[in-house]
Amino acid sequence: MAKLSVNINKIATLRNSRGGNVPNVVQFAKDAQRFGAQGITIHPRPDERHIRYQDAHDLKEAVYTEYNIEGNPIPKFIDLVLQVKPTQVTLVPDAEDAITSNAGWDTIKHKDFLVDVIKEFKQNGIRTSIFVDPVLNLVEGAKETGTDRIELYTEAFAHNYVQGNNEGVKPYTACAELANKLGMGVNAGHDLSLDNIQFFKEHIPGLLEVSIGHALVAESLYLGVENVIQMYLRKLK
Ligand SMILES: CC(=O)[C@@H](O)[C@H](O)COP(=O)(O)O
Ligand SMILES: NCC(=O)COP(=O)(O)O
Repeated sequence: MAKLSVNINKIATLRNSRGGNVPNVVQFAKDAQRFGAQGITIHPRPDERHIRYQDAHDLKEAVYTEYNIEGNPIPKFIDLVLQVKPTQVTLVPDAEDAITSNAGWDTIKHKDFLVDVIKEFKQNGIRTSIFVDPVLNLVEGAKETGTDRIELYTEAFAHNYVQGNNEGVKPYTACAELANKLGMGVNAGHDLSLDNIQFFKEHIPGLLEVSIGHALVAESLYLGVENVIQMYLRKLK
């Protein structure tokens, strides 16, 4: 069974659109866990347009499942993660002005940087994961960084799947098999949804965790948050 970590960035986006504190992201995190979520993910960006750095602190007490903080390890982000000490940090090489994450790490080019950052997080007892495209030599490169896990960037899979091309999962299967062989855990995320999650899960050996936000929140508008979380859990069994 793969764990479901609910990404609550979109809840913060809604809150920020009006100022004030509605909806309350801390309360949402508590409720998502009560409804069955096995983790909470946030991805604070430097402009704090959705999750703010202060939210990361405020959520610490409320998240009693797995707390996953994603982001580009710029100094401000590294300091935040070291202060909050979540269960897991997921490193994502996103540009400051990126609308959303749009690429994984070049684990070969950025090896030395990643080795240093990962070492610091691990020394502080924080599990590490790095966001990678489904490319075998980048997974091999990830192993060289010392990371505990990789997060497979699933946008390409989701794009192919919605167009009826199920073959798009093949590189993900191969990368997961390689990561398993190399002793790294496998997470996945980006554009996963109620439509594609079961197929994805069934084709990824050893899938440990998925982080899902955008689709989950959109689906919840029609189906309700508790119901949607329960639907994901059934598909991830
Ligand atoms: C790392 C990743 O895949 C992202 O999907 C992410 O964490 C979501 O960020 P946004 O909510 O800013 O799109
Ligand atoms: N790591 C991926 C994530 O947290 C959520 O991505 P999305 O479901 O918002 O595309």
